[in-house]
Amino acid sequence: MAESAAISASEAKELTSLVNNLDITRPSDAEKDKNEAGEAAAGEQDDTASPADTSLLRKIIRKGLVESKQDLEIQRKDPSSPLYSVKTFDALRLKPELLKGVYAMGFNAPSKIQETAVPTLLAHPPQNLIAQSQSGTGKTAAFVLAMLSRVDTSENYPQVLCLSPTYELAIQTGEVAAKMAKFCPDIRLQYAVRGEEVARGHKLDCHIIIGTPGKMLDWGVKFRVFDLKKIRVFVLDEADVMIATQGHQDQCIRIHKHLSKDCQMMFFSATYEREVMEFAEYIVENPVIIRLKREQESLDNIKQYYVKCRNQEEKYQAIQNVYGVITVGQAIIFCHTRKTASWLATKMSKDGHSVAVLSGDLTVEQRLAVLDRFRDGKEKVLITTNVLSRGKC
Ligand SMILES: Nc1ncnc2c1ncn2[C@@H]1O[C@H](COP(=O)(O)OP(=O)(O)OP(=O)(O)O)[C@@H](O)[C@H]1O
Repeated sequence: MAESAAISASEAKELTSLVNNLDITRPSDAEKDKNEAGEAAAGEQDDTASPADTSLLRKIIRKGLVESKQDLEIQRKDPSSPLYSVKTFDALRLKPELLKGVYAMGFNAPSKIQETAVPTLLAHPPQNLIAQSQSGTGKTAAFVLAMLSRVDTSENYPQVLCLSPTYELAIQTGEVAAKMAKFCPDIRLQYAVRGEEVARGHKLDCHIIIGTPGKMLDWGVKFRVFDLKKIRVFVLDEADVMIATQGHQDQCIRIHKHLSKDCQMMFFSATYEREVMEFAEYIVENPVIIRLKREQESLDNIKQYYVKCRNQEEKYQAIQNVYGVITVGQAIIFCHTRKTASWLATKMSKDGHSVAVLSGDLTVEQRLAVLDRFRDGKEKVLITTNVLSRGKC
């Protein structure tokens, strides 16, 4: 590991692998089960983040694109309908201001999923799409580009609606849209999330609404501050997280019922379970389905070490040995419980390391602040429980 002041955008992908480097003890399954049972019996707190929190934290950590060597799997009902693919953003014939926004974000060429997803989303007549690929492969950028290019700024009413499972995820999407639309000042965006209020009887004059299902249902169906029948593009993002959040799926379906038949449907998910596909097929008629298989997340230039330890003290000794032998710029250390995380943080701080702890007892805002500080290099060691991962580490 090279010495570095901070984890840069291009190094973001290495974060996951760094974890493997310093995840020093990987006991056999039997030993692991025994340890876990022991810790649970001792009443320790096991951190499990909600799917929405996990998704948000992954977005924050992963500032760069996950490059994929996997082939796309494409399915469509009508094989005679044309399927487009592009290798450059120029080939999309975007409005010049929008293209300028894309390049200003540092996007030189479409990602693997964008090569097919974006031209499909921009096709005439509009084509419905279901796209599944892991976090960081460029889905958000793809649909935001499509949302922005479908807006007709000569009409002053909402034309594009994007549903996200939580406030934080909606804001993340809105921020991407605002950046990409930097040179399109006529496009107006409105959030439909907690804290945003519109007076009854008022009619929205923005072009794009990004929000959570409950608020969107209130605005579109209960208060009718915009006309769902005039929506031309409907985006359902993070469908797998949506399903996992109580009540959201029903709310999405209720909103969807009020849309016009010719509204273009865009459905995105990081995973591809049966429930997600059933939901997708209910919402999206006659879609093109694009899937990108999961990329192996370890890099060829990362070495992985395995140290067998009998107890916590030996694990600590192993960490000290790693620090003694190689120059560690920044490291993430995963612990099974909050108690171990806090114990380790105290020990390492006493040894002179600048340490931050990320665990489930922090609010989402606090966790984002911890991650931001770590990314800025203010702390060199991040000790975390499994709030960054759906599995145990
Ligand atoms: N064509 C591109 N070239 C370079 N960077 C890109 C490109 N498309 C997206 N990115 C960047 O890659 C990162 C991941 O992209 P994006 O958020 O669109 O992926 P995603 O699949 O929606 O993942 P997530 O669900 O975690 O948001 C972002 O930082 C984004 O700015």
